Amino acid sequence: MDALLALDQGTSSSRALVFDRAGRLLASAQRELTQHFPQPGWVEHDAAEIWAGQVACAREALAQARGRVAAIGITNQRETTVLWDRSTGEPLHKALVWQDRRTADFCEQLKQQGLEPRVRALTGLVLDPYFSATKLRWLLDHVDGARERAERGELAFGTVDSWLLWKLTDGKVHATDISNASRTLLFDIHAGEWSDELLGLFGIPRALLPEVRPSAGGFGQAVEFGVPICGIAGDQQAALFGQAALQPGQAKNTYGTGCFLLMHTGAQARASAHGLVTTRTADGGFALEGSVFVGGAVVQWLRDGLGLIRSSAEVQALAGSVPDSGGVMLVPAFAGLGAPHWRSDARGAIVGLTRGSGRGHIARAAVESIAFQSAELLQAMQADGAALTELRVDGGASANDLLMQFQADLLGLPVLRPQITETTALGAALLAGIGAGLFASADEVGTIWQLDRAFEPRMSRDEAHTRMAQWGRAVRQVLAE
Ligand SMILES: Nc1ncnc2c1ncn2[C@@H]1O[C@H](COP(=O)(O)OP(=O)(O)O)[C@@H](O)[C@H]1O
Ligand SMILES: O=P(O)(O)OC[C@H](O)CO
Repeated sequence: MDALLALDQGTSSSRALVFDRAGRLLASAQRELTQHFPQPGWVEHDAAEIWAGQVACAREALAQARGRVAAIGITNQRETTVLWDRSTGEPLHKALVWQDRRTADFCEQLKQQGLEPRVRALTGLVLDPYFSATKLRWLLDHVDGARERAERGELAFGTVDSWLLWKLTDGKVHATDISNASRTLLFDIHAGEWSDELLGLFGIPRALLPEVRPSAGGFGQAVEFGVPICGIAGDQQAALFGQAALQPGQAKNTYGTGCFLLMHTGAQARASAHGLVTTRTADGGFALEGSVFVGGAVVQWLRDGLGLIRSSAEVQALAGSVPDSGGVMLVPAFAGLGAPHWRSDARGAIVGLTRGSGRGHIARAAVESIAFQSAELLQAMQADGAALTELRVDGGASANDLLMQFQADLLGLPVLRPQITETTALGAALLAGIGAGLFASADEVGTIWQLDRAFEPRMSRDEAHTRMAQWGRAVRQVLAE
């Protein structure tokens, strides 16, 4: 059987999924990943735990599938920065997660020096701690001896895809793909190569860097499984691919830990004048992207921080226990605000509380905050001239019907949820299928996409504008702090 194994290493968990070539799910396994918060605004993962959890999932899913797997595709939380020793394969420090804000001051200094326009022109990104370059610099500056060892070629840098690839190939392959490279702030997205100018600007020795390859193609052999790795993409670009959003103007939003709205812009890079970034897609094209740092994670906070619910799925019933949020607005700027505001200093707030506000209102405000933030991204895309007619959705929180309906209401657009909401993993599996030569071209992906449910807008546009204006006021309060 020509099955495909996707390794989906996300922020909250690691997953392994086996699909057949028609995109049907045959087996899956999952492990939660420990989140480390050593200081306010700092977020770390243990790279050894990432590897151990991911390989355990792969073994479990392969045992369930009991079939022959033709190829492996890797997809991953992007930007998260791992530094390891090439001879021992040991990480030198915990991985600095994309949500980590410790390099905010350094980014600010670079902005003060007027460097942002040049960085933006080369990378399509903004100077924000979100991206890898300043995290890698922090590691080189704070781990004893790291910079000297890096210059001697003893260390390797990678985003999580490179780290997993290195481990899977027993240290034989140090590579990444173009979609992950384009999230580092070190990659010239137009030339399609690492930029010496940016390496100089951030003080990063070239000897640390992985080789950049196309997203579908050969990445070496996974030694333990005896299977070739034939696809790699950052999780949001993999989701865009798995949603078969391959034509200019097609867009998807993924509701995971964060929310990531990407619109394909074809073979042309388009720059945003409204706070979005430009990034490379898995099919070698370009996309406009808006990234929200806290999406589904606000529901995790209701669960773990407030103890309002016992599982994420329970939020729908609690939020649905009230007709609306009763004027309560929750701005989950727990890790600053990403697009379109880019304010790493912002912190969260709940506003509009009255004596009548209860658990239901707070839960509803939390769920609505996910849709409000996503709607701001879509507004930014529209302001940049995009004419969207529908939005494809996926990710853990897209299971929430109340959220999806509210999203359609705010946007005034149909929200289309596919039958497979594990679109990220599906995208990685399909890329591996293309890389392994099982599919002739990316066009075959379009035939696999199947609709589960379309959420049509029900709210009047007046009401939607009023709600967006209320949200805008709450955000301004947070930004004014
Ligand atoms: N029914 C739900 N309603 C809202 N949020 C949910 C629901 N189910 C899961 N989530 C949230 O979705 C996120 C998990 O989605 P997932 O796609 O697995 O994330 P990731 O890829 O970032 O690890 C968690 O933050 C969780 O709180
Ligand atoms: O792990 P996710 O699904 O929240 O995705 C993380 C993003 O890739 C960060 O840019």
